[in-house]
This record gives sequence, structure tokens and C-alpha cells, in this order.
Amino acid sequence: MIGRLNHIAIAVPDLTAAAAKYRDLLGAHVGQPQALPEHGVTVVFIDTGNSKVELLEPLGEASPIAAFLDKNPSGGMHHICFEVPDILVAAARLVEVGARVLGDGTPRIGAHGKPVLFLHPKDFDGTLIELEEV
Ligand SMILES: CC[C@@H](C(=O)O)C(=O)SCCNC(=O)CCNC(=O)[C@H](O)C(C)(C)COP(=O)(O)OP(=O)(O)OC[C@H]1O[C@@H](n2cnc3c(N)ncnc32)[C@H](O)[C@@H]1OP(=O)(O)O
Ligand SMILES: [Co+2]
Repeated sequence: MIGRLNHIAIAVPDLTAAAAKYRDLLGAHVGQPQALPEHGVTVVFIDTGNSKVELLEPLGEASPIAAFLDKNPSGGMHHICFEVPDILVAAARLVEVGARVLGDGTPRIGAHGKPVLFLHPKDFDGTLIELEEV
């Protein structure tokens, strides 16, 4: 059902510093910061050629990554995102087999302008999974 690995997301306490490390130490192609208040994060995408890294910094009072950063103050791997051809079909199949789709199950528009959904980390061996319709 899942397709390509679209991105691996890393929550960071300081987006500017983290982006500079990827650009200056690793020589990566680092994009511009993008504020996404509806998701409670500011993101920077790093193109790795075969996939992407998404750096995430909290934005606003109710950021979904705030608790994660409280537990991991230096930052850490937050989620992985797989592409799916039809997100509603994917979500329905997952609910059928007992996986928890987060929120009310309605896809939201993600950083790439495409519908996204998240699956509970406790249902996937401690890894938060994002699905993006591509
Ligand atoms: C930019 C848009 C988009 C894109 O297009 O790429 C994004 O990527 S947005 C990224 C940020 N958005 C989200 O993360 C939305 C989905 N997340 C959530 O709904 C919540 O964060 C959550 C996963 C349901 C957790 O929220 P909550 O239950 O309130 O937090 P707790 O701290 O109580 O966690 C419960 C439990 O789960 C463990 N946990 C939490 N986050 C993660 C994680 N990222 N990876 C692994 N495990 C995680 C947490 O440690 C708790 O476990 P226990 O301590 O064992 O109970
Ligand atoms: Co993401």
C-alpha cells in the first residue's frame, strides 16, 4: 500500500542552527523556512536526492511537537512520511485493521500542498507515521 519514503522529520529546538549544520557541515541542499501555523510548526526541507529530511521547530502555543521536545530537548527523529496513492483508501484500510488515524481522520493539507494524515506511534513500534497522498 505504501510507496516512496517522502521524508524523515527531525524535531529541533533551533531551526536556524539545525539548517546551518546540514548546509555547512554536510553540504546539503537546504530550503527556506516555511511557517505552517495550521500545523503548529515551522519547517525546513533538505533535499537528499532520493528523499527529504524535514526539520521541524515548534510554532505557536499548541504545537504538536512541544511535548516531544520537552522529552528530547536536544531534538530527535519525530516521524517518517510515506507516499500513498489514495489517502482515504489507505486510512480506511488501516482503521479496518485496528490502527489509529490521528485527529478526526480528515486529511489536512501538508507542507507540500498535498493531503496528509498521521498514524499513532504506539501502533507502529514507537514510530509516528505520516501518510501523504501523491
Ligand atoms: C508540516 C506539515 C506536516 C508535513 O506535511 O510534513 C508535518 O509533518 S506536521 C508535524 C507535526 N504534526 C504532528 O506531529 C501531528 C500528529 N501528532 C500528534 O497528533 C501528536 O503529537 C501525538 C503523536 C498523538 C502525540 O500527542 P500526545 O498524545 O498529546 O503526546 P504525548 O506526549 O502524551 O504522547 C503519547 C505517547 O506517544 C509517544 N510519542 C509522542 N510523539 C511521538 C513521536 N513523534 N514518536 C514516537 N513516540 C511519540 C509519547 O512518548 C508518549 O508515549 P509514553 O510516554 O510511552 O506514553
Ligand atoms: Co512531515
